[in-house]
Amino acid sequence: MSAFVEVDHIDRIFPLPNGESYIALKNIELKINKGEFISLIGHSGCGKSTLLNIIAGLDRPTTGGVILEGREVQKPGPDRMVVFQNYSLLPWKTVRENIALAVDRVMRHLPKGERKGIVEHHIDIVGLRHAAHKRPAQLSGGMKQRVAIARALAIRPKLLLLDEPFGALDALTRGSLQEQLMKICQENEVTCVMVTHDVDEALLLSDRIVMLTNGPAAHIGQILDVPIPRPRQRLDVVNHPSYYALRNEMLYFLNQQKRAKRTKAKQPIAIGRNGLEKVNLDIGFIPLTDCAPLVVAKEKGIFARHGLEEVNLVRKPGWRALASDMASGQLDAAQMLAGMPLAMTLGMENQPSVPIVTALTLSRNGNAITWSKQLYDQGIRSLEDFKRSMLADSDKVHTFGMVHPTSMHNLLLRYWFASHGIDPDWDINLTVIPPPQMVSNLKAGNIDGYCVGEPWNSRAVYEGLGVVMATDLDLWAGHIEKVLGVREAWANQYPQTHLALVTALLEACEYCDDRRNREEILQLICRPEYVGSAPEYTRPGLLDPYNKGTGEPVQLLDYNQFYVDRTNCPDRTQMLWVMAQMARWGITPFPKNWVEIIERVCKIDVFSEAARSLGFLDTERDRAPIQLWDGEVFNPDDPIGYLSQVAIKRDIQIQEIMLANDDTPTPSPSLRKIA
Ligand SMILES: Nc1ncnc2c1ncn2[C@@H]1O[C@H](COP(=O)(O)OP(=O)(O)OP(=O)(O)O)[C@@H](O)[C@H]1O
Repeated sequence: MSAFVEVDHIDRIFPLPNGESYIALKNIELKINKGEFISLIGHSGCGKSTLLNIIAGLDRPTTGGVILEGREVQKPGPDRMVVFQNYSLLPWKTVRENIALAVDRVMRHLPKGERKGIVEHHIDIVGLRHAAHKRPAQLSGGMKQRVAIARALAIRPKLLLLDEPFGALDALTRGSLQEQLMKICQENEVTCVMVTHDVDEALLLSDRIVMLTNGPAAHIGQILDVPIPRPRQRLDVVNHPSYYALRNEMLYFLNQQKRAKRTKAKQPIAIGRNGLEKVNLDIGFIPLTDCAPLVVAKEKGIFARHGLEEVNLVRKPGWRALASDMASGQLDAAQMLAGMPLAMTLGMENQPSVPIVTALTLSRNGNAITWSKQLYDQGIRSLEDFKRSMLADSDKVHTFGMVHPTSMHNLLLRYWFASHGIDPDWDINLTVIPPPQMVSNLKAGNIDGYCVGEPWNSRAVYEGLGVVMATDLDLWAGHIEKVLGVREAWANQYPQTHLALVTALLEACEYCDDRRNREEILQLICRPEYVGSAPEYTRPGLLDPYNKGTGEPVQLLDYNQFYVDRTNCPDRTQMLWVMAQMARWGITPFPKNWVEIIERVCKIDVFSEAARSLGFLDTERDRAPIQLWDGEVFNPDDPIGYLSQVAIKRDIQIQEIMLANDDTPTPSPSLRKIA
């Protein structure tokens, strides 16, 4: 069933007098059902009224659109009525005349008597019969707002839009009008969207509460369902078992946003060559096929074209070494594993917290799970086979390699085993091995298999040492894989350099996904200073059909994905999934203030600016529940609910995590807890 109202990926960018622009709203998507009451809540200036005005047709989005019953909203219309805080009544007309004016204008096709009946009916609905002959100056604030509501309802809009309708009223009048509005909406099945600052008002009236993050680039941070049955009485609402939990959740969200606001203070910045603060950068990478965008940006002169004249690509032997150089400031930036910016920010494995930000997803997919040829030859060709043999010989310990606790390899491998009832900590042994050493460890018999990026699966197949049991396309096509990471303090110190870096790499990502360039890219990454691999086993997946070693090679066009299908915008929903999985396995605590942490780590505004400067699409992927091949649903509005119900897991720490505002490493949350 299609939604009654669909807010479809809206951005609103305001041009500023100084020639710059202000991104007020970024990628707002929301579906509203018929008869639903939605509240929009968020701090002052976050963009609530802007969004309401766009739905009303009073303002136009810069990109995206609003669809009401299958038709795009392009201008104001009588099917959408707005009630403002300041009533907007004509001062020289009476209550009756103010309402009649709207009815006569919109319903002029109806006979006069019928129109009069509608006016009188709505005067009664809002209880103003005794004041029908009075002018606005003779009315109280509450009475004026009732006229505005009656006038809006009288023309029978499909959608009632309310912008802080009771903001100017005293508490008593406010309470009584809220109840009247609730009754009217219910009896007339009106669909409503209301902007409010009042958490109790939102809880009393709404079916869902949409909480917006602070601007710039405000977006939907979380949506709360209000499961309180209707018809509602104020007292029933307050006494409902979910009331205080929901109220706390809203206050908590607003407090997180208040803190986020404080961390956005600007620092004085010295501009150097090419309009950038810094032009010489050391960027860390790991020898993997998906380091291609960095190699391309360097070798094709893209970094230099964006003013970054001296970029040194520093090949690191493994992810631990790369993380350590990022923490110490030896590297300016790095290709990072998807979970690394979050884990370093939260402080993993009792390490101090080092806030890292990411403004670019460099790649999606590109991993596989490889099994040793011995296991395969023993007839173990699926996880079910593996489980059976494990149960039959409980003394045998199986060891599998992965590249780092924060990697998708670790998280997907764990998820894969756990989905078949195999505990990845108790039933098998998982060990960290740098990607280029996987094949030699498999050959030496130290491990039974591994999950890694390319070309290290294809090499095992090529050398007859292993077979691919599953690629990540079999598990979760389109997952985030590598991201660009820089220290938050670095991004604050060198904002123009950061932007240039993101822009250059985004351009390189697009180059990498043009398949005409893939042969050239293959030659580049195979060079000894980069991946240092043989083209024969680096080709599959990147250029040639992919060979699992178990049958005919297959063409996997989206295996190494660098640009297409909205690859590059930091993906907050998937980041949240990663954060939940890391907490599930005890790698990091789960922050109660997850919206704040994700917001701080994912720099959507920098990405947007980079994408727009290249004329590229700058939209984030949809904020929707995540479902892997096993069908289990991860709801981004309730990660804690997910963690409480998931079966195989470690002790999960859920705690509020306060990050420092400067670059001083702070003790990891677990250390702070002990102290
Ligand atoms: N025409 C405009 N030109 C430039 N900036 C604008 C314009 N209109 C709104 N803004 C900016 O967009 C942001 C969102 O404004 P909006 O009025 O939607 O916020 P709000 O959440 O409704 O605030 P409040 O709760 O205080 O009413 C603000 O930072 C505002 O300054």
